[in-house]
Amino acid sequence: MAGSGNNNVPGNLDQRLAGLGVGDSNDARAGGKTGGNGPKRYIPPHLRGKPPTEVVDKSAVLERTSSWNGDMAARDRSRSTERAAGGDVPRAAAGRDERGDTSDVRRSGFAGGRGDPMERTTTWAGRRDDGRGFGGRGARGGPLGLWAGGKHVYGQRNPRTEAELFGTAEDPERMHTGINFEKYDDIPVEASGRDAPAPITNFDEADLEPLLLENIKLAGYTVPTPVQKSSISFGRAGRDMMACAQTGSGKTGGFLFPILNESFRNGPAAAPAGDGRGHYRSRAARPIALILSPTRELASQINDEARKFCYRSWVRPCVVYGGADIGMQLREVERGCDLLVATPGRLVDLIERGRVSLSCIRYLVLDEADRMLDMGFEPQIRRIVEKEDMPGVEGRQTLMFSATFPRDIQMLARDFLKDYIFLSVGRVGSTSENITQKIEYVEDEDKLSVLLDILTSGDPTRLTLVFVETKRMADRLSDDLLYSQLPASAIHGDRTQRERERALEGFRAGRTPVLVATAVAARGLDIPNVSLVVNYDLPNEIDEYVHRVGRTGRAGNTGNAVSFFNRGNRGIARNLIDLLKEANQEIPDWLPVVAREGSGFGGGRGRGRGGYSGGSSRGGGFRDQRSSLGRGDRDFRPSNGAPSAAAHGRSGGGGARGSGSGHGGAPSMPPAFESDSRNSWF
Ligand SMILES: Nc1ncnc2c1ncn2[C@@H]1O[C@H](COP(=O)(O)OP(=O)(O)OP(=O)(O)O)[C@@H](O)[C@H]1O
Repeated sequence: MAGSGNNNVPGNLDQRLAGLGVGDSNDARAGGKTGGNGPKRYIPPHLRGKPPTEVVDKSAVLERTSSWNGDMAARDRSRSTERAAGGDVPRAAAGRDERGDTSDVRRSGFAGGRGDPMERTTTWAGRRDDGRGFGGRGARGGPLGLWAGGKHVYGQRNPRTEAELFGTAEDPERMHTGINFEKYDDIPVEASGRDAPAPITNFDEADLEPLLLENIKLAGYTVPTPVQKSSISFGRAGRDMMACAQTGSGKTGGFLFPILNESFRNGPAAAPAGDGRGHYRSRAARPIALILSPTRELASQINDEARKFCYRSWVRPCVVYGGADIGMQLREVERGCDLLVATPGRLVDLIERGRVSLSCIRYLVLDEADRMLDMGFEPQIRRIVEKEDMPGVEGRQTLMFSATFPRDIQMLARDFLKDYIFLSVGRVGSTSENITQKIEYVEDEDKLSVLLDILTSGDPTRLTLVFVETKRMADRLSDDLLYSQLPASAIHGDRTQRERERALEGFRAGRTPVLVATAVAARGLDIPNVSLVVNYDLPNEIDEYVHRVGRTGRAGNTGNAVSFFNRGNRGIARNLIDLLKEANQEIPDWLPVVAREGSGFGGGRGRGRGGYSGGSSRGGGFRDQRSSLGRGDRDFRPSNGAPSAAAHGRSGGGGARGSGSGHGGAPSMPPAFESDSRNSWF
């Protein structure tokens, strides 16, 4: 508590809070429980001096906030239903609600139906057997091209569809590259594997299919990112790839470009004669490319990207994921599906219904493979890849993307990839230097007040993503922020798809510039202009941290991340120090002290799955790769048989820029006495 002698709160934090003019409050913190006059509510700076009702009148606030995007009001209603039902609403009830209104899903493109409405109403007249070849008119990529007579016939350009797919230069929801985009070229790239082909240098001279090049330009891409440079050339050489690259550095294009380049060049695959399923599969869609993704939002986002680059081509992208109306997804798939983006569970469902056959798959992508395993998808993934009708490893090209490469991912790679190239852009699992990362010592009971200070100290319209550990906390915190008149919404796994979608939409559009999220939003989500990520609760896993902060500082833009740390987070301290050092970030003096405490308590390097044990002691002969890429303790490639490494980019690295005393800091310095001369947060 402020001034109450809590030794764990840095003194300067007290000063900061005291300097904020709390007014009549003796206790500057939210829910202050001490102080001579009893509990006092923390009053954020923007509400100080206003009548107290402004702060506490929940209904008034809710009414106001409902006009931000209806999100809170909707949630409040659903909570009353929950309460009336005596607690937890059965999932089926939530599902009914979600399935009951499909118009929203369609409108926002979550089911892939974002195309020109005129085209959406066009009757689909059968595309495979109409004598016109493959392709035709359709909604998902705008006007579709054809594959006819062994040739790729492009669809007509359509300005309306282009504006919808690619946005306009002024569109705030369009990602623009940032000042540091060119610095991606300074990141060391390593490709290990037999005869790894040289990367391309730019889009224009890469002999890309003309339509793909046109679409890349419409998307506003002028220079390929390192992962794209390599993957395009690997794709052309027909090589399998396992890739790790920093957040926001263009991995989606990294798998879409090689797949589409080859597909545009070679046309569709003929269905294998008598694929053994006979009539049962006669209605099945037979995509040539399958992209597996862990979450609905990520699948949907990949589909949106695919729609851009498939524009006017014969390739029809399609997306399926759980939690949404399966009937509509079935209809979409039936209308044609050449590139399928799917979450594993829903795909298994469609396969079981005989509506998707994998017999024509030529390209398989596993995006965020480590996350899919964390989420328990391995049985479904193995079934999809090994036990259905997908061509074996020799008959397809497989690309895997993963933040880490521990044993279980290696097993998948061993089984799913052939003679593959391991591509790493920067050290495996590192964060981008485009993100300024700060670690603040904040006790749990002080978190809300510090968050309010942060949110009210900067531009109120900036997009801020706040990560918490639990779904309940996400709801509670977004409510707290709403009470303080900060437009906030929440996204987590217990919210219906429609609510999740709404929350994301409101956030993207800036109507609710604060989004409180659980890990569900940590991976892959690409939202332009997120300028601040707050780890209200730090995760236990360092990889999760990397993905969370990676929601800002994307495509060469700069971003900020602040993490609230206290002794409950000791387990992540060492990995955090390594990470901060490597990304040239400041390391608070107290962090190494706490990290040492952590190791005393058996905390330290807990990595959950796989764990790190420093190399050979793991029996499997995993090596702690320390190369030009810097520290490699999250790169678990086998030491035996590891192919020779070929540097693909400039080597570099550099030490920590921060003042951090690092591991050698004064051991007696307790966290409570962190020195900090900063006047403002960001
Ligand atoms: N060559 C490029 N030129 C300009 N912008 C690009 C380029 N490649 C990707 N982008 C943009 O950069 C942003 C990040 O790309 P993407 O989402 O593919 O990153 P990622 O590496 O998959 O990130 P994450 O690890 O978080 O999933 C996107 O908005 C994308 O449109």
